[in-house]
Amino acid sequence: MISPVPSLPRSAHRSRPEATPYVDLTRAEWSALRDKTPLPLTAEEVERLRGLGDVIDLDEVRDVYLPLSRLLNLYVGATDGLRGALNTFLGEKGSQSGTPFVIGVAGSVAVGKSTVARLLQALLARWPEHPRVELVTTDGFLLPMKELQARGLVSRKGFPESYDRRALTRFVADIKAGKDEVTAPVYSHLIYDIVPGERLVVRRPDILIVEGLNVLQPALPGKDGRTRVGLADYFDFSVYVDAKEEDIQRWYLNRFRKLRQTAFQNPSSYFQKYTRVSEEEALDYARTTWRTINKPNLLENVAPTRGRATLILRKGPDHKVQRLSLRKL
Ligand SMILES: Nc1ncnc2c1ncn2[C@@H]1O[C@H](COP(=O)(O)OP(=O)(O)O)[C@@H](O)[C@H]1O
Ligand SMILES: CC(C)(COP(=O)(O)O)[C@@H](O)C(=O)NCCC(=O)O
Repeated sequence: MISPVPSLPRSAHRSRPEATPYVDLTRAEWSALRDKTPLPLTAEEVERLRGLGDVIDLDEVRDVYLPLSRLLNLYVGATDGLRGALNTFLGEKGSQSGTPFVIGVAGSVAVGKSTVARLLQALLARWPEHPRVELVTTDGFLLPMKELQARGLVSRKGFPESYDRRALTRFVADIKAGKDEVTAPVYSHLIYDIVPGERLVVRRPDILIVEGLNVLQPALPGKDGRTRVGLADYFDFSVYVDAKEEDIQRWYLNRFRKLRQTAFQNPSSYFQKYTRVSEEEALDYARTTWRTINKPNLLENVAPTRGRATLILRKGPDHKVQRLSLRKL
């Protein structure tokens, strides 16, 4: 006699949770991993980090960014191992040495990308395996103002089409290929434009951090419709800095308010005019810029790339990272 099929336990009938390539961690879960992090910060280093000029809470450094620097240090070691295996396989045929580890840092205007990138640069350079850490921001590849004007893109600054994306990708590809010296144009927030004749020089770093709004954008298809290699294809790791739009807008306005009392006072500043009107009028301009440029860019172009990052840092209203999602698949 055939025995009846036993009914499945109730839990097995429940639909499976949607598969996600990420493991989600609370701040407490993540910071507990710092016990596995060698190289605690010395008093001297704490002082040096303060000297970066950013308002960084040191608990934040210990709880969030120190474990991240350890994770990245592990990734760099593992990637070197893979490189060795590939070189053994290829032999004379195209083996490659001096390939830096490339980290992309993405997120909205004013979410704190530059602060995260500068912090990572300082923390990663402490490891004896990779002391030379270079940081480049993608603003150097914005089209010069004259060109933006000619193409009708002045009010699209920061949108993907406002960059020379080909030159940016070539720049990172050249560094990754181990070229001795690679140069990039330089953008100045002071003059709100590319600085004529100035170049940033990058010489064979161990790690390259590439920070910018659109670094996780997929490559544009070529004219023949074929897929091209894009910037993010050169990344070994990427971080997306995330926060609620209302918080980011507040940080943007606060930064504008602070700059109005400092950098905008410089007679060469593009924004000097906003020091001569009332704070409310100046903030009206900043609110309009947020509403018409930075917010639409965040929603249309930046946020959709979040799911391509290796790590998503989710900040609360006080800039403190509350949750993290790390790719495991
Ligand atoms: N961890 C932090 N703690 C406090 N303030 C921060 C932190 N990170 C960024 N900020 C502030 O938020 C604003 C935006 O940060 P910034 O790094 O300039 O952003 P982005 O490079 O994304 O435009 C700045 O005024 C900065 O001082
Ligand atoms: C220079 C930026 C486009 C950021 O560029 P990124 O470093 O991300 O390539 C941005 O800071 C900016 O100036 N946006 C234009 C609108 C505004 O003035 O806020």
